[in-house]
Amino acid sequence: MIKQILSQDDLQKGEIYELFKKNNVESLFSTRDKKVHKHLRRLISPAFSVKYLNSLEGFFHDTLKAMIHKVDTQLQANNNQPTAIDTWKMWQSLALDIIGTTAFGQSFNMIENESHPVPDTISWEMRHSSWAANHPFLVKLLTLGRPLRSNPLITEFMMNVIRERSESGTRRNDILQILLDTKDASDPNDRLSDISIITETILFLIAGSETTSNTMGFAILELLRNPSALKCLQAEVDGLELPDDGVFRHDQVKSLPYLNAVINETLRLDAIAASGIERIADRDVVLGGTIFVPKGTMVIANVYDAHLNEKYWPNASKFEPERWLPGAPVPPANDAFFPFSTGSRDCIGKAFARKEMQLGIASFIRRFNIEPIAEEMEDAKQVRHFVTLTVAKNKTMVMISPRQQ
Ligand code: HEM
Repeated sequence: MIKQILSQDDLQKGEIYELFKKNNVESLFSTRDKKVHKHLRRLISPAFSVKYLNSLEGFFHDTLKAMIHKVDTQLQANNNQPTAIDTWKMWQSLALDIIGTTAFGQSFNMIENESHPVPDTISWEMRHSSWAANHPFLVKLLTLGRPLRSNPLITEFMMNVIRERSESGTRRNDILQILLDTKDASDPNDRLSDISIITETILFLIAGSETTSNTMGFAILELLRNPSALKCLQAEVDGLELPDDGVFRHDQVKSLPYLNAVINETLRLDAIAASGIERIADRDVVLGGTIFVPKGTMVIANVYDAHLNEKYWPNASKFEPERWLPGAPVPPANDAFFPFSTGSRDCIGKAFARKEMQLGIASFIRRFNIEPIAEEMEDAKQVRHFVTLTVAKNKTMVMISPRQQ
């Protein structure tokens, strides 16, 4: 039925997406208009093609190197003894810096400084959106129905990046460049305005940072809860030659069976869209051949139920990466697996996210030992849905020590 809602019938996005509408312009993520969406998706897709992503790999490496260096420095300051480090925050900083350098034209240096006005402000706005989702009438009252605008600080930051790039005449191979290149399109309808470009990049940060960092955070938690899985993953990455700079190349890790099994199993058990994907019946439909849904009815695609349903996933609540390995007794139920949604509105950044997770998890696990801290593991059982699925305390301290090179 989820496939029918999201793909075959391709129902319209629900009203909740209005909360992500900024600056009164339509964006790829927030638009509910199918025609507008199709047009934007065509313009923006080239930035997320596998080929273009390969050309961005240097940005992923530089950021990952900075993260590994930061952890190394913290360990050295403690004579390389096991050291408690907040891995939740570590992945957040990594993901923000990768989005910064690929989509905003420059790194936010979150890994180094732990703070930057742009992601800090957007994070504040996301909290506001989450609160607003639960208090729609109050929001209408407070804003008097006016459109939500992004903070002038973000607009100014981005305007400066755009201005500097066009004044210097330089091209930078990144996602922002693809958006800027639309300005030279022969068809005036294909030219994105500055405010559209700014709005898209903000939405990339919202859609692409916590989703990816939380998944990596949950993967570490699952590995700590399942030491035999951690051993299998370590054995797999230990079989690879680690480049001198301490970060794997994507070609080395992209097809590792156990690494991908760990990522898929985390995406299944700790699905970021666990609260469901909201749609509205834009016409009368019959779901599953029996349920009549009149036009205008809100419909939620329940990803959580599909991912934890025993009908499709034996031992559904158990973390078992082995179910994803070739030759598993019961093959994975790909028809009941929707971490990135499906259909016309599926995640445009899924290859980007997989690349980041493959490089990040493999390089980190190769380089460092991880051990659980009992109290933190207990705390991590409390999860909540705040735009994305997250651990309630928004932190996870893990004991980290160096592994042999
Ligand atoms: C593990 C990481 C990620 C997960 C689990 C994830 C999940 C999803 C899901 C479930 C949707 C559909 C949302 C809906 O219909 O309400 C979506 C859409 C989207 N995602 Fe992701 N995402 C991830 C990473 C990323 C990244 C890295 C980016 C960009 C850099 C990104 C950008 C987007 C955009 C722009 C959309 C809207 C696409 C459209 O409507 O055409 N996501 N994502």
